[in-house]
Amino acid sequence: MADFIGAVDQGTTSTRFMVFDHDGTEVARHQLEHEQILPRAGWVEHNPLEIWERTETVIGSALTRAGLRPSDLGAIGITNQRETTVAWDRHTGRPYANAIVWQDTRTDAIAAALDRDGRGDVIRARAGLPPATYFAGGKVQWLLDHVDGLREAAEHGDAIVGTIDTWLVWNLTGGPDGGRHVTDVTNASRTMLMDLATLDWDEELLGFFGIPRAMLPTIHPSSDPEAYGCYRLGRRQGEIPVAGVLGDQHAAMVGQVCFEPGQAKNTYGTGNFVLLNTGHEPVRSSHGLLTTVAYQLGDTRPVYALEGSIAVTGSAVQWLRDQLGVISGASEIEALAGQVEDSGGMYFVPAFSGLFAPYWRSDARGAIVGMSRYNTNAHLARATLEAICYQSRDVIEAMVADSGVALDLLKVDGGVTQNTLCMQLQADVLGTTVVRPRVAETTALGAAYAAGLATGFWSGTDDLVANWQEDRRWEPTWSEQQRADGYAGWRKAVDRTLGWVDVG
Ligand SMILES: Nc1ncnc2c1ncn2[C@@H]1O[C@H](COP(=O)(O)OP(=O)(O)O)[C@@H](O)[C@H]1O
Ligand SMILES: O=P(O)(O)OC[C@H](O)CO
Repeated sequence: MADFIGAVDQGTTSTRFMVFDHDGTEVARHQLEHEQILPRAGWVEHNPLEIWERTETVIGSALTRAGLRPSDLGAIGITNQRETTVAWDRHTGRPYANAIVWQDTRTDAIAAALDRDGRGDVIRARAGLPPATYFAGGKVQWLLDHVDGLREAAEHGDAIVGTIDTWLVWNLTGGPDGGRHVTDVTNASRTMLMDLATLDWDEELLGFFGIPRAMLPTIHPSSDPEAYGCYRLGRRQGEIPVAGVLGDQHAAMVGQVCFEPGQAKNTYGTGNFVLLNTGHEPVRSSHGLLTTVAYQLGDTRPVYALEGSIAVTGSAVQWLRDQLGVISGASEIEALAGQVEDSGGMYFVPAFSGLFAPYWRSDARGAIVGMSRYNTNAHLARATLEAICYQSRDVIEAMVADSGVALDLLKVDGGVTQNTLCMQLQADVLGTTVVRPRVAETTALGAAYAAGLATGFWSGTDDLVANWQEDRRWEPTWSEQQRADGYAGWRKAVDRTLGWVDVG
């Protein structure tokens, strides 16, 4: 048996390939950023061909750097930024347009219309999602409505569509030459098109968006030795089974071994995503959370989760770097924010894509409030880190309200968790212990786990639980009064951002 499992983590900011051994220890990695295309206010696009080219490059270079051959890998898993949507020609592999990224708000009128005539409630009940620009269904409709010839091509069976997992697996497994057109249950649960009970596309939901079923991929478990085919590397290098596919937040949940109902994780990347395992039955939220498939490992029953999705957290740090020039690298924010004791009364609500959970307000836009002449860049840096933590508190409060269970420990992962000041602020803002695992790349690890479970590299989830090790923890230091006052100010700041733009 091969000694290692690989994982592609295709994120919003970058694409990485990582290789893990049986203990879940990283043995190789390579990562490349891709362009964020911002053609108009509210639009965010990626070039699908760039993403595919970067994926092949990072796989090849990670293996070369570590002196590994493709045959050293027993399988690979794919994990991806979710909801981001690509339509392409099945005969040529040519995308019809840039991918519409999950943060893009161009479909606000489509989403608003769904709530005017009752379709929104059907989507809530069946797909577990509130109508929003975030999800893939509206993006497919937008492409069908705006790209010349796409609807006809879809009806003739020439045009196909998918989220980034689908795009990558199709290319990895041969592209126009027999590539598999597939997705997994977790990615499909982010479309507004899948019934959470049947785990299949729902004809009525497809009808709401005018989407021909034939252009959609087939849906499979997240861990499956057959469904996803093999990465074909060329005659002399052979092929590697693609045996696991799951959305990045679901993969992080698997990587954090949140296999028991009541266990939760918070991933801090471009956005933040808190997922709470709710077991084998989907739980409906009455506090603005999503119901989603957490994972389905092989033929076992799916496990569901409640999710609090936050659109802008790490990308607010990027905004300080790229648009304002306040820092020249993301990691510099920690030293800058550390120059001051607090944010000097300043709050920054980075509602650049409206507000996601628990508010779901596409009419919100970003605001910095509470400023006086006293404030400096250091206060802004601190307010940015606090915004990450307060937004996480918003969704965790909703989770506690929905489940009735208090969270006494929060497992964290993702790029921002390298920022120790931010993690201390998170413990203070929540009044909860925050714990980071030894392998911070839990997203890639979770995809590797899904692939390795399918191929027998790991024999079951107990193997994975045994691999999880704590790296560092942060305990709350603020008084209850400080915590309450800080959060009250945040809620006031959020109010100021609502109703800023007219929608639909
Ligand atoms: N030291 C840091 N402090 C704060 N934010 C950081 C730090 N390092 C990286 N980030 C942010 O983390 C994000 C990248 O994290 P990552 O988990 O790779 O995200 P993604 O999977 O969304 O591409 C970027 O938005 C970046 O601004
Ligand atoms: O690319 P990430 O890690 O920020 O994750 C993006 C999410 O999957 C969007 O739903």
